[in-house]
Amino acid sequence: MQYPPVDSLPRRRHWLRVLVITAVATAASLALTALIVVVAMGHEWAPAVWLPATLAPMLIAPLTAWPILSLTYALDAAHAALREVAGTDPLTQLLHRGRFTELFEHDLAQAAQRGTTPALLILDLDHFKQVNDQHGHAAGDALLRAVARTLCERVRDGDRVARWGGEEFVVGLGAHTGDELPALGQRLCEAIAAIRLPLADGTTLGTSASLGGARWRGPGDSLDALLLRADAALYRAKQAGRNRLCLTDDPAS
Ligand SMILES: Nc1nc2c(ncn2[C@@H]2O[C@H](COP(=O)(O)OP(=O)(O)OP(=O)(O)O)[C@@H](O)[C@H]2O)c(=O)[nH]1
Repeated sequence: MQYPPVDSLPRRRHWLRVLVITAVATAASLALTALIVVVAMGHEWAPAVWLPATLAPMLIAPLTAWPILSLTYALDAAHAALREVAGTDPLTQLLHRGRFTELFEHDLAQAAQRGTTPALLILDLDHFKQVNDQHGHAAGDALLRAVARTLCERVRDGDRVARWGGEEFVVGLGAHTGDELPALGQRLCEAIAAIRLPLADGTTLGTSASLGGARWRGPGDSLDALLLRADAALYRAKQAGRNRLCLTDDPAS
C-alpha cells in the first residue's frame, strides 16, 4: 500500500543494469576470443579453435549476464519487500511514522505541480488507557486494528494513513484540496465513535477520538510545522471535551 513515488526508480535502474552487465559480458567475451586467436595463431591446431573462439562471445555473454541479472533482480525484490515490512506497523498494517514522513514529504513537494493543497489530521483515541485497564491489552489491540480499518476505508486513494505511536494516528491528505479537511475530519470522528467491537462476553466495545487538523500553507511550510499546528489543534480538541475535530485555521472550533 502507498508506495507510488518510488515505483519507477528500480525499473529504470534495472534496465540500466541490464545494459551495463550485457556490455561488460560482451566486452569480456570478445577479449577472450581475441586472446584465443592470438595464442592459436601459427599453430597447426589453430583451425580447430576458430569456431569455438567465434562462438564464445555469443555463449559467454548470456551465460554470465543472465545469472548476475537474476541475482540482482532477486536482491532488488528482497530489498523492496524489506522496505515495505520496515515501513509498516505490524499491529495495524498502517504506515510507520518514518515511511509516512518520507511519502508525505514527497506529496508536499509535488503539491504545486498537482494543484493540490495537502492537509494533515492527527487523531488520538480518548481515554484509551481505560480500555486496556477494563478489557485487557488484547481488546485494546483489536480496537486499534478496527480504528485503522475504519480510517483506511474512508480516505481516498493517494491519502496516507499512519500509526504515529500508541493510540495516535496521522492521516495525510495528499490528493485533496484543503477545503475538504473539515468534512473528512468530521466523517472520521463520527466513524470512529460508531465502532462497536464485539467482545467474547457478548457485549461490544467502542471508543472515540479527538482530532486536530491543519492545512499546508505552501512551499516553505515544512511537514514538522504542519504537524505542530495539527498537534496544537488536537490539544484544543482534548481540552474542549474530546470526541471532536479542531482545526488550526479555525480559532472558534
Ligand atoms: N492495547 C494496546 N495499548 C496501547 C498500545 N500502545 C499504547 N497503548 C496504551 O495506550 C494508552 C494511552 O494512554 P494515555 O496516553 O494515558 O491516553 P488516554 O488514556 O487515551 O487519555 P487521553 O489521550 O487523554 O484521552 C496507554 O495505556 C498505553 O499502554 C498498543 O499497541 N496496544
